[in-house]
Amino acid sequence: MSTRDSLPLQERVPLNNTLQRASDLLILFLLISLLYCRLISLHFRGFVWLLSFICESWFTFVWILDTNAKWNPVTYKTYPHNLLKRLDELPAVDIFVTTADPKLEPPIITVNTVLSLLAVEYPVEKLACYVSDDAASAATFYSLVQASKFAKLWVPFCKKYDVRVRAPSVYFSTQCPPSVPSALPSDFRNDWNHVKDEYEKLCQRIENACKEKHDGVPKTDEFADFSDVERGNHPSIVKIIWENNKDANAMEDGFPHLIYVSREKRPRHSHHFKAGAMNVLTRVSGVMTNAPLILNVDCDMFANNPEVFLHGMCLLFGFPHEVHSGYVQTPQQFYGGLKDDPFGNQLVVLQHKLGLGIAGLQGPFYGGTGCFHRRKIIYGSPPNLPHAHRYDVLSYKDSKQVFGDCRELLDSAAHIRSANMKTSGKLIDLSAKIEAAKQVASCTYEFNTSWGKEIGWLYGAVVEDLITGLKIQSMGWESKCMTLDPAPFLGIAPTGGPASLTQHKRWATGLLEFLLGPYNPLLATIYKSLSFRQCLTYLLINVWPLRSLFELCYTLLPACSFLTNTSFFPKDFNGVLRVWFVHTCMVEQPEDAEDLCTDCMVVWFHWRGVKDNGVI
Ligand SMILES: O=c1ccn([C@@H]2O[C@H](COP(=O)(O)OP(=O)(O)O[C@H]3O[C@H](CO)[C@@H](O)[C@H](O)[C@H]3O)[C@@H](O)[C@H]2O)c(=O)[nH]1
Ligand SMILES: [Mn+2]
Repeated sequence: MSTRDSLPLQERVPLNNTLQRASDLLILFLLISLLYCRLISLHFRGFVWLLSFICESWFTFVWILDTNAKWNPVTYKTYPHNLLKRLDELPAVDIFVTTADPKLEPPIITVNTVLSLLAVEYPVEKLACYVSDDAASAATFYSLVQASKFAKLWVPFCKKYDVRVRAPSVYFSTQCPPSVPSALPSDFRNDWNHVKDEYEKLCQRIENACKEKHDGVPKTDEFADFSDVERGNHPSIVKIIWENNKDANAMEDGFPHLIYVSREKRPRHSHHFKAGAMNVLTRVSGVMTNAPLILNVDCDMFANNPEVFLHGMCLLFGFPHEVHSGYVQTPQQFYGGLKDDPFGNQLVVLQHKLGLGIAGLQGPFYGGTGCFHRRKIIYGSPPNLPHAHRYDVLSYKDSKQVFGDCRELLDSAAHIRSANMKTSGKLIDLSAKIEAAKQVASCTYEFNTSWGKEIGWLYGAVVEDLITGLKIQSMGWESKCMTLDPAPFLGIAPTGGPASLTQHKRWATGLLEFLLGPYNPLLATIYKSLSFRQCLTYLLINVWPLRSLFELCYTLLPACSFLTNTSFFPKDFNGVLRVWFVHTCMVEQPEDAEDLCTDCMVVWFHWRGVKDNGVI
């Protein structure tokens, strides 16, 4: 999409944080003073003093990382109305939704996410929604089939009445129809009641299907693929639930393609969790629709702002050079959390304080959900094609080693790598692609290829999102943060203590794997194109699990001091000054430091006296 000679799509707005900077610097000065004071009296203090010194050094280090991350906060305004004049230029987007367990992630949640995405404001013929089901669950497939039937009512209803929240569960959570603005046609109330009834029937059917033994799932041919399927041992299942262009009226009134994918699983083959699922989705969509852009969301994150795609395009294409916007990440925001967020699940500091600051550097980390990617970056392209791209010069044989042995995928990848934003424009016959899709979804497809190492979502850490984002930024790409009101996507955060604890433990493990593994941000700065300040922001989150050690140790210090009858704080500020004066005046430390005068003024006189006596 060309941006030359066109109206602006975005505007960078730096936020004024002078006061914040002043207070951060003051705190930093105090921290360094404290460390200095500790250091110069280290040799005549005990173990507790040494521990305090180590902990405070750590806190100062983290404070520096933190201040660096928050130093240049910016937001971006987007102007989607300037895009509307160029609707036919908009690129196609493949949407990926991942789900892994119908018990933990009930299909009705996935269905709401999918419905909200099918109803977004974007040319429908340019969208395809792929749902990856790692549980190969008949109930999930059945729910999606039912949802596609309901979508025939839901999507036109949303567009006709300009519904703002397009996840039906949230929209219908109000008991009675919202007040009818006079501008709306008079049949709104009837339509509302009808659509709500149908949604309730949909919920009922899904609930029946999810009961033990899937009583509600019919035994027809459509579901035959799921009979006798073992969750961790089954062939690839790829099913087209809804093909947009099959219906003659589809273009005006229809909704995007909807495709179900359950990759092959075998007990002895590692499936690499979400990263593995994302790579299968990338390949399956590559052979089917091959859109130049990819949006991925977790199954519990619905599109809360119907214009989210248009805003996303503004940030992807609103810059003079593509290097400024490799991917566009939305902050993870959640609904229905606990009051006052006692477990910190809303990630407020990370999203709203650090997030804005990081947006002013090389750009936000990739957060695993609510992110628009350029497909060519997922295929390993650095910025500034065609000059520097290594895969462009690959022979057919070499590119087979990178992408695997599937002719359709190699052709589609070559099209993407040629930096072509346009899809062919021809109607695609999706059913003709099923065999190739199943082939690239098999569990042996990746053997001896670069998937998970050089291209696609990377393997090797639980936080596949962070290492994949780091790899992209290491190639020199910047990313952009999209904050909108209303929020672009809303998800479900764990509500209780144990669930939060499990999530935090997983993140902590992943962050340490990340720090200690080959994707270390320091290495990326030294050997690749990750900027130094961006590297510090990665380190800030990398060291998050280690912070608990120092914090725990520090909280134990008072008890330790009590038991050993020592003090781990300088007695008072005068004490600090005293040590400081004595040290700066290069007076020899007296045997018993406690004998020194404790009053600041006295220290002053003491210093004057020393000076007058010609010591300095
Ligand atoms: O084998 C798996 C495991 C997970 N998932 C999906 O991955 C997503 C995230 O998994 P979840 O268990 O919900 O992890 P969270 O900790 O909630 O996820 C956050 O942290 C992850 C790891 O950093 C990111 O990938 C996510 O996008 C981010 O929302 C969900 O849609 C799952 O269905 C799979 O598809 N296959
Ligand atoms: Mn989740």
